Parts: sequence; C-alpha cells; structure tokens
Amino acid sequence: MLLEVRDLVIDYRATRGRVRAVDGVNFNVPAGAVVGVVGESGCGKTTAVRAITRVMPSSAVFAEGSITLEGEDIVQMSDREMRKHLWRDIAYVPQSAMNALDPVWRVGKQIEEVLVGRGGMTKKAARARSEELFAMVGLEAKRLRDYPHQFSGGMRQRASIALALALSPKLVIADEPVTALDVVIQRQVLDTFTELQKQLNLSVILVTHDISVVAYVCDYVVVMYAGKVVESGPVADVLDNPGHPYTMGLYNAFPELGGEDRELSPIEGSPPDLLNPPKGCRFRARCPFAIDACLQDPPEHTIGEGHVANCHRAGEAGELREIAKRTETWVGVTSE
Ligand SMILES: Nc1ncnc2c1ncn2[C@@H]1O[C@H](COP(=O)(O)OP(=O)(O)OP(=O)(O)O)[C@@H](O)[C@H]1O
Repeated sequence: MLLEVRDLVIDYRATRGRVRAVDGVNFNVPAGAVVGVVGESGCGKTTAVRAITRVMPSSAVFAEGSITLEGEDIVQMSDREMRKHLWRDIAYVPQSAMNALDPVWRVGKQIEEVLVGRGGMTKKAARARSEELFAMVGLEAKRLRDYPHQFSGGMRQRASIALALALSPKLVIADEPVTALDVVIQRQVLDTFTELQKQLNLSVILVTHDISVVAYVCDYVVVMYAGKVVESGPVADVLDNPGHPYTMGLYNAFPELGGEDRELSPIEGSPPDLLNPPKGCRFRARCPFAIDACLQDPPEHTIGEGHVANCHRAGEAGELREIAKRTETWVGVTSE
C-alpha cells in the first residue's frame, strides 16, 4: 500500500471554538490507483487530503491518527523531512489553478523554479523538462512564455498538472481539478490526466463534490459526510450497489459525464455545523430512511469485497436503493 490514512482526526481552532473537520477518517491509496474523495462542500475533504502534504493553515491541529507513506508516518515527520517528500513523492494540485500558478511570473519560469530549486536541475535541463511536461499535458512549448492570465481555464489546469508532475511524484493529490471548467473541457482535462496517470503509473487522490467525476476516472471511492467516511470501496461496486443513503443521494444529484439523461434530485438541506455535530448518524436529518436507531452511532457494514458502509440500514440497502431512485423519495425530507 502506498498510503494509509488511519483514524485521522483534525481540528481547527476557530473563534467560535474547536471545529472537528476530520473525525476518525480511514482510507488507503494502493500504488497506481486513483482514489476519489467525494462529498458536499464542508465535509472535510480538503482538510483530510491537505493533511497528507502537511501544508495546513496554522489553526489546524493534528489531534489523532497516522498517515503512512510507504511505511513512514507523515504526521510524525519533522518539517525538514517532510520537505524532502513534497514535490518529489507527493504533489498537490489545488482547487483553483490560480492558486498553483503565480499571476506575476511566466508559467515556464514557475515550472523551472521547481525543477531547479527543488529538483536540483541545471537551467538548461529544466528548460528541456518544462517543454516535455507541457507536451505531456497537451500544451505547446511556446506557451511556456505566457503568463497564467493568457491561458484559458482548461489550459491553466493543464499547466498546474504539469507543475505537479515536474519532479515525477508517486502520489498526486488533485483537489477539485476540473470543477471550475465547463463539462466539455472537464472531460478533455480528465482524459489527459487519466492517460498520464496510466502512462506514469501514478497514484492519485482526486477530491470532488461531483460523483460523476468519480465514476469517470476513479478506481476506488471514499464518500465523506460531516467529517466522517460514510462509505468506501471499489468504484464500480459502490456506485452499482451503494450501501449508504448519502451515496445513493449523491448519485441521484449529478448528471453523468457524457452519460444518458436521467432525472436528478438534490439532497435537500446542507451538512451540519461541525462545531456541534449531531449525535449518532450525522446524515440522519437529511435521510429519507432515518429510523430511531440512527440516533446511535452507525455500525460498519460490509457490502462487498473491500466495500463498507456505515449505516444502520445497510443490510436493507438492496430495497432502499430502489426507493432512492425515485425523485419523490428526496422531497421534503429535511427534519432539522
Ligand atoms: N482554516 C479554517 N479554520 C477554521 N475552520 C475551517 C478552516 N478550513 C476549513 N474549516 C472548516 O472545516 C470543515 C471542513 O472544511 P473542508 O474545506 O475540509 O471541506 P471540503 O469538504 O473540502 O469543502 P470545500 O469543497 O468547500 O473545500 C468546514 O466546516 C469548514 O468550515
């Protein structure tokens, strides 16, 4: 296993109090696999995956757990040790390409800086490598002289992927890499990314709120809700046989990328405030299948090989799935 996240708990010290953004999260990233982390905004996805880079806001506190990269615990590393791994072993593509690229520098210069400063390359070698990286992501070498604002959104995202790949990392963490793009461009960028992933045998963690992106590119999926993992497993099994009503709801809420039209139904309401999360199942208030037992913490239920869901009713998932497909199931549910 390339990366193992175990019982990870991360708090933010906020003026309102301590916000537990990640609450006991577990997942694995096998070498060469693409793992999707999916959930609505505010569910703790970014916090959980940023923790792997240890580049966190100063208010963030690692409260518990471990993140093991090839046997070494990232949480316990000194800043100096951690710096050795960034870019070389782990690279991060942030939510907006504008966060990866500095607007005042030519794009090529920014890539060269990583290659020379972090990778110890000569300027000449860095220039050749930058051209190679641009070719890999489908950009012309002459565009290395451009500034980020001269690029379209899709090109900027390609450039930030090139930047992440500069020092041939083993693991790329891409946070909502295509969210700001229109659907056609989304597919093109995802196709390039997937080709590179296969060609370079990269391990990827892809964060998204859009389960159709997960269906399109991922091998495994981790579904997060209100700081916790509610379901995880191989993508095909989780999407064909979801065991948690939240996964069923997310699937109904997004159109398939390039797939056939089907009726969409949003999950009403929004995730709870993590300053004071509800007891028991955190999805209870928005769940059409909630029962009294849901006031207690949900048990882990095995649905298939490597596929688990944390839900009191996961044993009845087969019947619930059929009911969940009807749009009226999701209307007027919110109870809090
Ligand atoms: N710097 C911070 N200080 C305090 N609270 C924070 C901070 N960053 C995030 N949070 C809180 O932590 C929780 C999880 O946020 P996080 O950004 O990890 O979620 P997310 O699922 O990635 O959402 P998004 O897609 O909007 O980034 C939220 O309740 C958020 O308000």
